[in-house]
Amino acid sequence: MPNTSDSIFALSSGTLPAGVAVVRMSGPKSFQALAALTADVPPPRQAMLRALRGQTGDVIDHGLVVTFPAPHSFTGEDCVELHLHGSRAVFARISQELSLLGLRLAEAGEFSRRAFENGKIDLVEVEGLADLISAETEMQRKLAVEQGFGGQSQLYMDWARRLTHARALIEAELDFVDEDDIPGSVSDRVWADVAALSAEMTRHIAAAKTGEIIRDGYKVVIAGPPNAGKSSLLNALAQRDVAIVTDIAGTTRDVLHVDLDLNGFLVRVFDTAGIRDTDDIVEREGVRRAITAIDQADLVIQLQEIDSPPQQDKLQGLPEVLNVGTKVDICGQAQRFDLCISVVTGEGLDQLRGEITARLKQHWTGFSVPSRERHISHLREATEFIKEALAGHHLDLRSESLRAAASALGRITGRVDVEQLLDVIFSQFCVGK
Ligand SMILES: Nc1nc2c(ncn2[C@@H]2O[C@H](COP(=O)(O)OP(=O)(O)OP(=O)(O)O)[C@@H](O)[C@H]2O)c(=O)[nH]1
Ligand SMILES: [K+]
Ligand SMILES: [Mg+2]
Repeated sequence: MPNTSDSIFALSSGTLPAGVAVVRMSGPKSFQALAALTADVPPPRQAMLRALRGQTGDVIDHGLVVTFPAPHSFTGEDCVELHLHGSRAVFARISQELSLLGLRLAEAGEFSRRAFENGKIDLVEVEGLADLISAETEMQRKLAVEQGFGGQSQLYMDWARRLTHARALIEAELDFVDEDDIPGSVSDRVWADVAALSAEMTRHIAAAKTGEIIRDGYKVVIAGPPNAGKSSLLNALAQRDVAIVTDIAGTTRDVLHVDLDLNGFLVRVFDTAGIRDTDDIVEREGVRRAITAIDQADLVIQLQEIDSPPQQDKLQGLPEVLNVGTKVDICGQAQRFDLCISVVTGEGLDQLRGEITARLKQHWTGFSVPSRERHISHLREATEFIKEALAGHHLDLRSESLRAAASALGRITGRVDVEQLLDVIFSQFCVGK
């Protein structure tokens, strides 16, 4: 682990050259370094235009400087931002000067790590911010905002609090079992609430598919016999020449994919080899890969040339299949397909995009969903402990299971200290008064 008492700096904006480069500093030497560069430390959170000079007195650049005194900064430490002209030479020279002033280049994620360690953000927020920075679609951005600014953390904290509250009531019953003023029926109410919470958590875990679709994309596989027009469709959807198209059956062998943005959703479309029996070793490997891709799909677009004889439905039993007839420009419409398309005239393509979006939205449960495997595994752990608590016989063991469940939830944000919560809750109700 890097030394956290060091003062650090980094280029926080994108690749150089650029119009503006933002250099961020954090740590006890930040203000000193700013004073050395500009002979000034301006008031907090106000952008000031300053000349920045090196130790030899020459002007390196003119730029805006902003100070964020601890604890009111991203990391919770003294922070400074320098908004400089975005050239490699300016950044190289500023780096050199900052090193001379006793700062070092930050390691990957070090600013966020300090923010976490200083209690400015929790783990879910750290992950959400990373997702926000890498978001490419509108839905990825929205999910990241939900996670990155405390919405999701609040949900998990509330659940941990409810479990701990239940436990506090049960402990009270254990401690004051001889006293008359703790009625035994309190525990019925407590367990009913725990059961309701368990159902809520189970629904939440079941919505993980939404998170997966937003983050990793909705996986659509184009399948069908050779020459059905699979690669032509991939190219039409991508609006560029991604896959080789010829009139030779068995052209495609590798699985190719393109990423589309449909209504703000990431949709990953795969083109596959036409499925048929063949002696060609290369094509046979292509068919094997096609079958693997189909197995992993969220939606299979099963293509068939409209004029070809109806196929035995080999894709039965798959999660979702859309039957699409191709080459409607030369064949004409046919009833037996969900829809018919032509990549020559573009007929049916908008309808197909709409249908993909509609199928995707069937999985849609909103943005309050677990978005990472890490969260899901802690959530599962928590629900297992709750089940134990609900099924148990000895009150003290059941209470212990509730504690373990709340701790598992606490590990998602990395913040909830269950014992501390218990103190807070106990201080709120006055047993035996
Ligand atoms: N008229 C017409 N021809 C099409 C259409 N779609 C594809 N074709 C033609 O059909 C032939 C096969 O197209 P591909 O896209 O290579 O078919 P494929 O399903 O990828 O074939 P394999 O990779 O060999 O399995 C090519 O000659 C295409 O130009 C269409 O909508 N209309
Ligand atoms: K072909
Ligand atoms: Mg092909």
